[in-house]
Amino acid sequence: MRPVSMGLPTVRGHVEASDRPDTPDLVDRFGRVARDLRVSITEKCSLRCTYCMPAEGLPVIPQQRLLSASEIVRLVTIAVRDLGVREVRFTGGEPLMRRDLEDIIGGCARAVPGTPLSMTTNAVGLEHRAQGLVDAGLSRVNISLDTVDRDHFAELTRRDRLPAVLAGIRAAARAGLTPLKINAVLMPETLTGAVDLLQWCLDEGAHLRFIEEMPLDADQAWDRTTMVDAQHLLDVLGARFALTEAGREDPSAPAEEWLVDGGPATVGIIASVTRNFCEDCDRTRLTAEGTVRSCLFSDSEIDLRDAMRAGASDDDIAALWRGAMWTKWAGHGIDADGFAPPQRSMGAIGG
Ligand SMILES: Nc1nc2c(ncn2[C@@H]2O[C@H](COP(=O)(O)OP(=O)(O)OP(=O)(O)O)[C@@H](O)[C@H]2O)c(=O)[nH]1
Ligand SMILES: C[S@@+](CC[C@H](N)C(=O)[O-])C[C@H]1O[C@@H](n2cnc3c(N)ncnc32)[C@H](O)[C@@H]1O
Ligand code: SF4
Ligand code: SF4
Repeated sequence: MRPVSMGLPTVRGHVEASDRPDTPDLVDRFGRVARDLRVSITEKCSLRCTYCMPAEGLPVIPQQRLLSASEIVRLVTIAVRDLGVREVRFTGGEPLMRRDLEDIIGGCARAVPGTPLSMTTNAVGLEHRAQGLVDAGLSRVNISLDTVDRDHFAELTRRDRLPAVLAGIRAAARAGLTPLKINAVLMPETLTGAVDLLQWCLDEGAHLRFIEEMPLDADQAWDRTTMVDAQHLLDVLGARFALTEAGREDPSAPAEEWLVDGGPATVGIIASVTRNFCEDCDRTRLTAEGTVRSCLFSDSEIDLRDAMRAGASDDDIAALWRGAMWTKWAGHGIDADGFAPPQRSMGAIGG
């Protein structure tokens, strides 16, 4: 098993900062512009999905090393006002584990009015917070759900919390957090329940996307040779539903859509490994400790938290962020010779 490191990864290689064009936006060397900010706000989680977390959870980040609500609001403000970011996603770990989530959302909604604020969540506890989060300014949620079979759910997440998740999904729909997207990670075990899960989502009016598993699990059990790919899923779903290719919502959207039984409902497939979308990537990330991470797979991070705490101005922070994104890699390189998974697992990066 790979040791779980929460420390700051090292910088690999050298990139000339002087080659960067003089633009306020978050451009990189491959002509991409990051407009979609994903902010991890905690490493804690109520579940222990086998494809993400170790059974014992991630090492706890001491409170003083986590970004505070006001620091998050400040960084989101800089991203939107000065760096061209157009939408903000809160993630983790599990964002609902933060008691001040409503303050974070509310603060951002006031600071950057009109910017869509969404959350990726496992929905445990959402039943009681969905309306409050909408009132604070949350626009949308994506919810992780790999199976609607309770025993299988308990096995996959190492927690018997399926009823809480389903209650959370329904509360989100009632609170108007739509379109409601459901994320399911593809594994040999989830293929068995894929038809039932899709039928459940169709019945509930939720939009299901299946995701190819990436080598970002803390246990480092991911294996390219046994990974379930998009084509395998299409074969399984195709035996029960008529699927017609419908393309992507926009070029940088990770999911390719398929009409189910002629539509209008669709099912999405995020083929992060076999049909990756790195060429059109528009993402920039902040970890819960306030480092900029330009790519899920790049261990090179730039620390904004300590800069802020040392008195850096908004302009200084913006310059550090631009520099971090300029060094972004072309893509994840999973299929390249010598590929090594990053030091942080998905829950520690912010998926
Ligand atoms: N390769 C890659 N995969 C990502 C990235 N961000 C998210 N994913 C994968 O895509 C899945 C869905 O991510 P979500 O957080 O629901 O967000 P999204 O699908 O990008 O967002 P919307 O469709 O705009 O709601 C995650 O579970 C990850 O497996 C990324 O930057 N790179
Ligand atoms: C890390 S979680 C954080 C947010 C929240 N706890 C949740 O589960 O939605 C974000 C997303 O990452 C996905 N994810 C986690 N590990 C993954 C892996 N190894 N490969 C692909 N997606 C993964 C999850 O399915 C989820 O949709
Ligand atoms: S995928 Fe989300 S819910 Fe599952 S362990 Fe990772 S952070 Fe927690
Ligand atoms: S792997 Fe990196 S470059 Fe590819 S889509 Fe994800 S964040 Fe973007």
